[in-house]
Amino acid sequence: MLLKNQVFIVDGDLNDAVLLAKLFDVVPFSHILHLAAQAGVRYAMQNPQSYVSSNIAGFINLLEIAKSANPQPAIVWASSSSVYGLNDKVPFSELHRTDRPASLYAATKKAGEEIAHTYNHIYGLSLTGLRFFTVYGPWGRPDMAYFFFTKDILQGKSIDVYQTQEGKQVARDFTYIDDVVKGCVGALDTAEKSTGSGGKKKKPAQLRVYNLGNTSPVPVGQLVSILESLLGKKAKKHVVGMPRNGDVPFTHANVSLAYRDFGYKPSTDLASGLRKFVKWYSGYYGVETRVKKEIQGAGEVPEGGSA
Ligand SMILES: NC(=O)c1ccc[n+]([C@@H]2O[C@H](COP(=O)([O-])OP(=O)(O)OC[C@H]3O[C@@H](n4cnc5c(N)ncnc54)[C@H](O)[C@@H]3O)[C@@H](O)[C@H]2O)c1
Ligand SMILES: O=C(O)[C@H]1O[C@H](OP(=O)(O)OP(=O)(O)OC[C@H]2O[C@@H](n3ccc(=O)[nH]c3=O)[C@H](O)[C@@H]2O)[C@H](O)[C@@H](O)[C@@H]1O
Repeated sequence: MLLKNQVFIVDGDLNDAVLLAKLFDVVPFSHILHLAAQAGVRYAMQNPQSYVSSNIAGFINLLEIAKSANPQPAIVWASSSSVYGLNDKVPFSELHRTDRPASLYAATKKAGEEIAHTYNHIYGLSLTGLRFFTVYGPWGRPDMAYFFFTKDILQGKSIDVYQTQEGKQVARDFTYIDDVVKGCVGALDTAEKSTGSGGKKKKPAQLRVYNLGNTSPVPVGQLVSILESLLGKKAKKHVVGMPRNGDVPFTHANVSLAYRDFGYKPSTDLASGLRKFVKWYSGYYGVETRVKKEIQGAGEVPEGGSA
């Protein structure tokens, strides 16, 4: 039995239908926040099958179990800004085209949105897809640029900063983790109940898609300048043409739908968010940075403990 404030952790694969069924037997889930996926745009060229397995087969496995559950849970899940692909209208709105993915990762997330439509339509599952825009912060993903740029700058290694074939800077609507978490909670709080029971739809159910971005794109070159200042070290920067690797030249979110429906309002600019990241990074990896010196000077302790 779980006591108040306790968390029950089960480590397993989404494709393990037996394990998922056991979990649903034990817990009558009212809501599910589904974040598990094979993430990363560029790795999809190296290991395409892992995207199909986690983002398509694994998602269907979860939906299959959820649709037959009684009660059916409401599901909020992570889609991606990458579904906008070659869309060049800015800022990206949920009404814009998403049928031209630039990477297999994007194609699997777009497939997830279509699959969500099917389960909503046939079985009455309440489904909300959240299109996150380049999320960063403490405890982030080491394969993301802001993270490995930090490591490489500190180690004196060179970094590649992409520009478009036309020589324009590549930009991202970098979004701080705490803002995204608030968006996830808002989506969960406003998720309506599923309407089916035992695999049968009783009436139409809620189906939503929202952008969760920062609404303020920043060129990657500027991200590097901010990191240089926070780390107190110059980057060995090579500006190179963006390889044909699934990347898109820019992202920029319009978040008015998420604001209207659950008050989503990102409040962390890139410099403040990266400062928190560098503070965590310094503590976690035990490395010297300008931020660490500043906070030690002010009598604060770096977050994160040691690695
Ligand atoms: N970080 C971003 O910028 C970003 C942007 C857009 C969308 N997303 C999406 O947000 C979600 C979380 O991303 P993240 O950056 O925290 O990635 P992450 O890699 O840190 O977290 C994903 C987790 O899913 C787990 N996982 C993968 N396949 C699984 C499977 N078959 N069964 C069980 N677990 C599995 C991984 O082990 C990992 O712990 C993902 O769905 C990702 O596609 C992330
Ligand atoms: O928003 C999203 O949907 C996606 O955001 C990120 O993808 P991406 O924006 O490509 O994030 P990074 O890989 O961290 O790249 C950030 C920027 O740095 C650039 N970059 C990357 C690598 C590099 O060596 N040099 C470089 O300039 C990229 O072109 C991009 O503009 C996540 O990695 C994906 O999982 C997520 O789905």
